Amino acid sequence: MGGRRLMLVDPVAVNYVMSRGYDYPKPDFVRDSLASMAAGYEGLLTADGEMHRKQRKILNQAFSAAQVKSFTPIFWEKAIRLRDIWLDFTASPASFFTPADPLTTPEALDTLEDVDPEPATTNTLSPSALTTSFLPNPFASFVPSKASPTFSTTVTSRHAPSNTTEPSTAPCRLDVLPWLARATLDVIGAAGFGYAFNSLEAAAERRENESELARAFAVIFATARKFRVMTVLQVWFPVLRNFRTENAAMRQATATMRKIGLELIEQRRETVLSETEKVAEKTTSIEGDKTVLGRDLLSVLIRSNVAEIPTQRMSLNEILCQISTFLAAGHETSSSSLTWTLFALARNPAVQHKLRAELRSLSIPSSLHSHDASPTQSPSSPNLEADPHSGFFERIMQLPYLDAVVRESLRLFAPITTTMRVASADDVIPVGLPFVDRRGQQCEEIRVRPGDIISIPIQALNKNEDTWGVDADVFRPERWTQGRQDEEEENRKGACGRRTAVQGLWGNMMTFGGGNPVNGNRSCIGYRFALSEIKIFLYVLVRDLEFTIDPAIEIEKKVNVLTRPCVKSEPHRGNQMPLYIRRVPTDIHHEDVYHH
Ligand code: HEM
Repeated sequence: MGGRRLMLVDPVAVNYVMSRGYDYPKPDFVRDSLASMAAGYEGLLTADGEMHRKQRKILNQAFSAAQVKSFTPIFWEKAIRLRDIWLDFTASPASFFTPADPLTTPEALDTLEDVDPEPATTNTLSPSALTTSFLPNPFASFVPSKASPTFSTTVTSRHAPSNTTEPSTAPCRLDVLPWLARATLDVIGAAGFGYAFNSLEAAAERRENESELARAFAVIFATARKFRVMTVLQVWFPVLRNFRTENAAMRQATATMRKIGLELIEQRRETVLSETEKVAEKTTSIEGDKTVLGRDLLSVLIRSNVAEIPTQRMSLNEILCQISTFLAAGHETSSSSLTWTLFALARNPAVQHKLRAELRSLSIPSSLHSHDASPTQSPSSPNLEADPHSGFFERIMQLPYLDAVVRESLRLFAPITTTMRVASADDVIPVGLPFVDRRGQQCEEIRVRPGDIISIPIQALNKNEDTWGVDADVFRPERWTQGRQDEEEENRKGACGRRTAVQGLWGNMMTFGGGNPVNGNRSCIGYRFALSEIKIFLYVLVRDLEFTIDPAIEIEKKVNVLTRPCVKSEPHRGNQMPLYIRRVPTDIHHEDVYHH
């Protein structure tokens, strides 16, 4: 229809485009779709040009390595809670295998299949309405996924298996996807904004009264994710974008998000402002005042609203947009990645065994051993210095095999499989290797015109055999440990002296995007946050639980912004990742095996 599309796989060309974020911005239709999830065009995901540059500079403070370290106790607390819920499930296999929940009977499933997730006529969605083929929804309160007919119906205790229940080693089938999504939603709420979604707790207690913000998000996500022919037509015919409709539920959800955002800002404003004043007075004070400026996301946002220098100031609207942007960008990406990692481990028992051995070789400090381990600091004022366990958390981050597993999983299961850019002017894109065009002519560059849409196939690049070798599509964490440095160096140059790997933000991959601070850095600002969260969750979950999968089940990737799993033979059940979990008894020998 007259549009031109370019899909780049040449690493030199990919690097060229991705490192010029402002010359090659996101196309309007991509921004529109992101804006519908992130409540507007003034958040970091959707802002462009100078507004983006300013925001990125301000927000970087909240994602520095030191700041992210201070969130580790929050990651730990949520991971422990999830582990305990799952351990409780494994302790009650009888209830697990009793199909007591009416929602999971075949009749109930049929009823559910008829439920339309479109919230057009309702202001609030019933939880079951959200558990449909579109939504593996953490917001959807606790309704067992249609794929988990064996959910326990017992109310679980807060602790690991009690002494009265003989711990079972029989595996239980569990859809891990919504559980992980809930855990990561709780994490980003607490770490980013000191907001308690309590979505894990609500699920564990089978309550439906989740937080107001979670319900509002459910509506927004349900609408944003729904596939509509109109959305596709709007990509090709921009004039149709003037006919966007917003239903009443969506309007109310957006208003709720705004209201809660304002409340969060109000609650924290006083502390932040008094901190700022104290620090300003410090220059004149004689006593060494220990006040330091909070660098957590909400504090950074609030301070920017009162900044006097325009290049450091964000409007109230920009701040409110960031809250929804970070909630949207920061939770399902991590949970998708954790879900796929558990899947990869379930499919590769030897890797899982080796990983568990490494994890168990690092003992948990006795002060953290309690099942009720709670964060050592308040989410609202994370402070690295105050955390007595930061050394332990740091050692988790450095575990080599855990690192290799995470890298390999983010390579093969990139949560964001493709990104898009649009050429804003005539340009010539260099390539690493000449190519032959459709007229049979050899080309050493690619000429683009304004408006040309460029796709960057992140996942395909991650499986490029030129870069990763003939086993590019095999899950093999060892590729990151054996002679990793040499391999990376080799990739950079390639056998014939050309660059075969992309220069992404992380690990010769575009999994977290790429960018250049001068020409536009659109890479993932939360990558340290995500890596740290993923590693802590894996450390806690894989130490004590074994994950397996029914070999007869074929899992497929379904992509709708993010990559989500589906069971091929059960498309009507929507997104799910049914795994079998089993408690792994402590095994001293296990640890020895790793050391040898
Ligand atoms: C495994 C987890 C994650 C993956 C794979 C991931 C991936 C990405 C990618 C590929 C981009 C660039 C998109 C593009 O250029 O089109 C991006 C941007 C972004 N990510 Fe992430 N992300 C993850 C986790 C997070 C987390 C935890 C947060 C926040 C706490 C976050 C916040 C953002 C934001 C705000 C942007 C926009 C940055 C900008 O345009 O300046 N992400 N992410």
